[in-house]
Amino acid sequence: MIEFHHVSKVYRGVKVLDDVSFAVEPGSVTGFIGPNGAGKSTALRILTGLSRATSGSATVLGGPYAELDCPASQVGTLLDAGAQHPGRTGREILTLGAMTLGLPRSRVGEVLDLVGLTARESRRTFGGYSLGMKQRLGIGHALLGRPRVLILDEPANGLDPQGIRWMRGLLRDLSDSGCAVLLSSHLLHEVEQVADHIVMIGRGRVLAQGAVDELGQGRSLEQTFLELTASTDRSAA
Ligand SMILES: Nc1ncnc2c1ncn2[C@@H]1O[C@H](COP(=O)(O)OP(=O)(O)OP(=O)(O)O)[C@@H](O)[C@H]1O
Repeated sequence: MIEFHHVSKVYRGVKVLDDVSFAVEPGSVTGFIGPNGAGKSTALRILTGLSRATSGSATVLGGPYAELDCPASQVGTLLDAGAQHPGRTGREILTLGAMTLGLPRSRVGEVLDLVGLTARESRRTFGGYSLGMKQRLGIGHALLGRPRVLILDEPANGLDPQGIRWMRGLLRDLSDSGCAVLLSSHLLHEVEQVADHIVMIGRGRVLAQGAVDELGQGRSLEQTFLELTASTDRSAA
C-alpha cells in the first residue's frame, strides 16, 4: 500500500535520504523510527507529494500521492498537528474537511467521539488547544474520509498517558480492519507496543527493518535502536 523504492534526497549538496526502500502492508502498523534529523519527516513529505525525491520513488496505493483521486478519502495524513488556523474552532476545522470530502455533517460528530474531543472542546478555537488536543483533532481530520492508509508524523507528541493508550487502541483497531498505518515516532516504547513492523533510519539510511519481535532478537527496541544508531549519532559527526 505504501512503497519506498530506492528513495534519495539531496538538499544543497547534502544527502539526507540515501537509497531508502521499504513497504507498508495492509492490516499492519509500521513504526518509522530514527534519531533527530535522520530523515523521517523528509521521507513522509516525499511520500505525500510535499517534496520531491532526488531519485527513486515513493508511492501509495500504487501511484504517487499527487495523482490520487480524492486523496483524503483514501489516505489520511497528519504531518503537522499545529498547521490549522488558530481562529477556527475544532468543529469548524472538521466541518470544512467533511464538506471538502462531500461527507455528511454527522461525520464530524462521529470523528469527535472517535478522538475523544468533547462538544465543549470542539467549540473552542484551535489557537487555545493544548498540543494533545491538536494531535487528537489532527488524527480526527486524517480519519474523516475513512482512509485505507494512514500516515502520521509524531502523533503521540503531547498526548498524556490516557491519550497514548487511546491512540494505541485506535491504531490497532484501524490495522485490524485492514488499514495500513505508517507512524513516525521518537517514543520507542509506544512504537514497540503498537507496531508490527519497524523501519529504523539513521543519517538517511535504513539501518534495520523487520517484524518488531524479530528485530532485536530478544533485546528491547530501545537497546537495538541505541546500538544501531550509535554510529549515526549527530554528536559523533
Ligand atoms: N528544506 C530543507 N532544506 C535543507 N535541509 C533540510 C530541509 N528539510 C530537512 N532538512 C535536513 O534534512 C535532514 C533530515 O531532516 P528531517 O526533518 O527529515 O529529520 P527527522 O528524522 O524528521 O528529524 P526529527 O526527528 O528531529 O523531526 C536534517 O539534516 C535537516 O536539517
